[in-house]
Amino acid sequence: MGLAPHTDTSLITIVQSKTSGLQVFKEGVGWILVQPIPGALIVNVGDFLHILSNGEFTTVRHRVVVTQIQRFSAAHFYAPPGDVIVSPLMSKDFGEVPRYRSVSVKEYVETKGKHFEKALSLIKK
Ligand SMILES: O=C(O)CCC(=O)C(=O)O
Ligand SMILES: [Fe+2]
Repeated sequence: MGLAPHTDTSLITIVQSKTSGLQVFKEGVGWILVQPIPGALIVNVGDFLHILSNGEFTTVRHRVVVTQIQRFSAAHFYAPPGDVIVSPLMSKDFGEVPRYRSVSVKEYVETKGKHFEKALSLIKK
Protein backbone atom coordinates (compact mmCIF):
# COMPACT_ATOMS: atom_id res chain seq x y z
CA MET A 1 0.00 0.00 0.00
CA GLY A 2 1.22 3.50 -0.79
CA LEU A 3 0.07 6.87 0.48
CA ALA A 4 -0.85 9.93 -1.58
CA PRO A 5 1.04 13.19 -0.91
CA HIS A 6 -0.09 14.85 2.32
CA THR A 7 1.04 16.69 5.43
CA ASP A 8 0.24 15.25 8.85
CA THR A 9 -2.43 16.82 11.07
CA SER A 10 -0.16 16.49 14.10
CA LEU A 11 2.45 18.39 16.08
CA ILE A 12 5.02 15.76 15.23
CA THR A 13 4.80 12.26 13.80
CA ILE A 14 7.25 9.53 14.69
CA VAL A 15 7.60 6.84 12.05
CA GLN A 16 9.16 3.42 12.53
CA SER A 17 9.95 1.49 9.38
CA LYS A 18 12.61 -0.89 8.23
CA THR A 19 11.46 -0.70 4.64
CA SER A 20 11.94 2.21 2.27
CA GLY A 21 9.14 3.95 0.41
CA LEU A 22 8.69 7.16 2.39
CA GLN A 23 9.54 10.24 0.34
CA VAL A 24 9.56 13.89 1.42
CA PHE A 25 9.06 16.86 -0.88
CA LYS A 26 11.70 19.57 -0.85
CA GLU A 27 10.95 22.86 -2.61
CA GLY A 28 13.22 23.28 -5.64
CA VAL A 29 14.50 19.70 -5.38
CA GLY A 30 11.48 17.41 -5.64
CA TRP A 31 10.75 14.08 -3.96
CA ILE A 32 13.57 12.69 -1.80
CA LEU A 33 13.66 9.11 -0.59
CA VAL A 34 14.02 8.71 3.19
CA GLN A 35 16.39 5.77 3.59
CA PRO A 36 15.59 3.77 6.72
CA ILE A 37 18.48 3.63 9.19
CA PRO A 38 18.44 0.52 11.42
CA GLY A 39 17.35 1.50 14.94
CA ALA A 40 16.57 5.11 13.99
CA LEU A 41 13.19 6.84 14.14
CA ILE A 42 11.89 9.34 11.58
CA VAL A 43 10.42 12.51 13.08
CA ASN A 44 8.16 14.56 10.83
CA VAL A 45 6.97 18.10 11.52
CA GLY A 46 3.16 18.27 11.31
CA ASP A 47 0.72 21.11 10.65
CA PHE A 48 0.27 22.10 14.33
CA LEU A 49 4.01 22.63 14.86
CA HIS A 50 3.99 24.65 11.63
CA ILE A 51 1.23 26.90 13.02
CA LEU A 52 2.76 27.05 16.53
CA SER A 53 6.17 28.06 15.15
CA ASN A 54 4.57 30.65 12.84
CA GLY A 55 5.83 28.69 9.83
CA GLU A 56 9.45 28.52 11.06
CA PHE A 57 9.29 24.72 11.24
CA THR A 58 7.70 23.76 7.96
CA THR A 59 5.15 20.98 7.86
CA VAL A 60 6.57 18.22 5.68
CA ARG A 61 4.75 17.11 2.53
CA HIS A 62 5.36 13.41 2.11
CA ARG A 63 4.09 10.30 0.36
CA VAL A 64 4.72 6.58 0.38
CA VAL A 65 5.68 4.82 -2.82
CA VAL A 66 5.73 1.07 -2.54
CA THR A 67 7.93 -0.99 -4.78
CA GLN A 68 8.06 -4.22 -2.79
CA ILE A 69 5.16 -6.55 -2.07
CA GLN A 70 5.18 -5.98 1.71
CA ARG A 71 6.03 -2.86 3.64
CA PHE A 72 5.63 -2.44 7.40
CA SER A 73 5.57 0.91 9.12
CA ALA A 74 4.13 2.36 12.30
CA ALA A 75 3.29 6.06 12.43
CA HIS A 76 2.66 7.66 15.85
CA PHE A 77 0.83 10.97 15.65
CA TYR A 78 1.22 13.45 18.52
CA ALA A 79 -1.41 16.18 18.58
CA PRO A 80 -3.04 18.20 21.36
CA PRO A 81 -6.66 17.42 22.42
CA GLY A 82 -9.46 18.91 20.32
CA ASP A 83 -10.31 21.80 22.67
CA VAL A 84 -6.76 23.21 22.70
CA ILE A 85 -6.27 26.50 20.85
CA VAL A 86 -3.12 26.59 18.74
CA SER A 87 -1.66 30.05 18.14
CA PRO A 88 1.61 31.13 16.51
CA LEU A 89 4.34 31.88 19.07
CA MET A 90 5.57 35.45 18.85
CA SER A 91 9.27 36.06 19.42
CA LYS A 92 12.44 37.19 17.66
CA ASP A 93 12.89 33.63 16.35
CA PHE A 94 9.35 33.00 15.23
CA GLY A 95 8.51 36.48 13.98
CA GLU A 96 6.69 39.45 15.42
CA VAL A 97 3.71 39.19 13.08
CA PRO A 98 1.43 36.12 13.23
CA ARG A 99 1.08 34.44 9.85
CA TYR A 100 -1.83 32.27 11.02
CA ARG A 101 -4.90 32.97 13.11
CA SER A 102 -5.52 31.02 16.30
CA VAL A 103 -7.46 27.85 15.72
CA SER A 104 -8.76 25.04 17.91
CA VAL A 105 -7.41 21.58 17.16
CA LYS A 106 -10.99 20.41 16.51
CA GLU A 107 -11.69 23.20 14.00
CA TYR A 108 -8.40 22.63 12.17
CA VAL A 109 -8.96 18.86 11.94
CA GLU A 110 -12.43 19.53 10.45
CA THR A 111 -11.01 22.09 8.00
CA LYS A 112 -8.33 19.60 6.96
CA GLY A 113 -10.99 16.92 6.45
CA LYS A 114 -12.98 19.22 4.16
CA HIS A 115 -10.24 21.12 2.35
CA PHE A 116 -7.18 18.84 2.71
CA GLU A 117 -4.09 20.61 1.31
CA LYS A 118 -5.74 24.05 1.44
CA ALA A 119 -6.32 23.93 5.22
CA LEU A 120 -3.17 25.86 6.18
CA SER A 121 -3.82 28.61 3.64
CA LEU A 122 -7.40 28.92 4.93
CA ILE A 123 -6.18 29.95 8.39
CA LYS A 124 -3.52 32.32 6.99
CA LYS A 125 -3.85 35.91 8.17
O1 LIG B 1 4.56 4.72 6.50
C1 LIG B 1 5.24 5.74 6.49
O2 LIG B 1 6.44 5.74 6.27
C2 LIG B 1 4.59 7.07 6.70
C3 LIG B 1 3.12 6.98 7.02
C4 LIG B 1 2.44 8.31 6.95
O3 LIG B 1 2.91 9.24 6.35
C5 LIG B 1 1.16 8.50 7.63
O4 LIG B 1 0.59 7.53 8.13
O5 LIG B 1 0.68 9.66 7.70
FE1 LIG C 1 1.95 11.09 6.95
